[in-house]
Formats: sequence, structure tokens, C-alpha cells
Amino acid sequence: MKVSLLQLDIAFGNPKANYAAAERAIRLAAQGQPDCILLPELWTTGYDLTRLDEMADANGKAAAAFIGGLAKEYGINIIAGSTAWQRAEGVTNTMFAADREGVPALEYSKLHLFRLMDEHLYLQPGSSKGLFRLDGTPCAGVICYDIRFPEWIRAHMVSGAEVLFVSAEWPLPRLAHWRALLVSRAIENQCYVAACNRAGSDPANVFAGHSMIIDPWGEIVCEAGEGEEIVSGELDLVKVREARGQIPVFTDRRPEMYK
Ligand SMILES: NC(=O)CCC(=O)C(=O)O
Repeated sequence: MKVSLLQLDIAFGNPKANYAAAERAIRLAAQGQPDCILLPELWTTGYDLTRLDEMADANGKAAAAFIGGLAKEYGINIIAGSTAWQRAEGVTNTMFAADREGVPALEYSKLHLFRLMDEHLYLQPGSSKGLFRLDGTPCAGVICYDIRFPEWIRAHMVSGAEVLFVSAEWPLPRLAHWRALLVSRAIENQCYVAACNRAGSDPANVFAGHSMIIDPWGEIVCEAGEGEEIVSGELDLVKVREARGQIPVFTDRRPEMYK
């Protein structure tokens, strides 16, 4: 499975510019014929939280139609990072995907809201897991701060996921945490981790970039720098079964003792 990570800069509160940039990047990445393209968190609006209410898509329909159209045109799975969805209960930070036919394959709203960036003041948390299948492979999708909750990721892996997709807007001062947390999630769950961060800055933060793919042994398959970049890597899913066979962590778990 070839995965391309679109490490975009995101124009603050400017969906029109961001749609145009995402389309350019998707068309460019498609030339490399990946099986899957991954975008960052809140790629249509950035963290313009005070105006999110006016910019959010009704049930994510506009973003889903845009992504579904490109996925179908190129026959590529697109995990569209996350966008702001306007719902009855308020605005959610929702990750979604379209398969090679352009059919919706995932809808996951960020469960853990990041107080340091005021998410809890403007967003509603999700209430379901990010499990989905990509060309038959069991996968999980989570968003940024979610990676600090190993029990949440583990819950997806216990349900059978072999690849973890992460979309993020992770700030530069915590780059060391980003790298360590992603490598840890890969090693402890013996899974691939494909993580797409954003580049650039907004009025409050400079972002870290360093999108990366990590294999089930914790080895970095590919890693971007800090600027805008498309970085691609191959996932050899046999390695997941090898790692889980050699060190049977999932068999040796003692969940009855963890309460
Ligand atoms: N957008 C986010 O969830 C940022 C999370 C973050 O920066 C962290 O340190 O955690």
C-alpha cells in the first residue's frame, strides 16, 4: 500500500484558498499513483475557531463531495484529514474518507478536544471510533491530540486495525512529543502509523510539519521536513502480522488486571 501525505500550509479562515491548494496537491500526488492520500487536520479553515461556526459545512457535505469527486476521478482512496462539520449538536472536527469509487468510507469526529488550543470552547466531541477498511485492510483514523491517549488507539487495535492514520495541526514547540508519541503508538500496537501534520503558521502557532510513516517495529519509513511537502511511503502489511506473531502482545494482554 503506497500512502502519500500532503503536508500543506493552511490559509487561516480561507476555505476557498485551501480548497484550491488541496486540489493542486491531490492532483500532483495522484501522479505518483498512491493507493491512499492523507490530508491534515482542519485543512479547509485552519484553527480559526471563532469563525468556525460560519465556515463549517452542513454535515461536511461540500468537503465530502469535493473529495469524493477527486477520489473517483483518480481511483485513489483519500482520507481527507478533518474539516469542521456543522451539526445539530454544534460544530465537530470530523475526519472522513472516500474510497476509490468516491464512496464515503469513514466518518470520525475528534474524541479528545485540545484545551490548550481552545477546542473545548468551540467544538463538540465525537462519540464513536474511527474504524474503517481501506481496500479490505482494517484501519483506524484519529486526530492530533488523540495520539496522547494510548487506550483510545489500543481500543481500535483490539478491534483489528493494522494501520493508524493520524491527521494533525501539531505545533512546533512539541515536535519531540509528536515524534515520540507516534513511534510509541506504532511499537506498542505493532501497526503502521501514517501521520500527516500541517506546515506553516497561524496567528497563534507555528506548526511542526514532520509528517511521517512508521512501521510496526518503530522504524521511520519516511519523514517530511518542516515546510510544505508531499511525502510518500510503502506499507508492507505482512510486517504487521510478523511483528504480532513474533511478540504476541495482543495475546499476552491481561485486560482484566488493567481496571
Ligand atoms: N490540534 C491538536 O490537537 C494539537 C495537539 C497538540 O499540540 C498536543 O500537544 O497534544
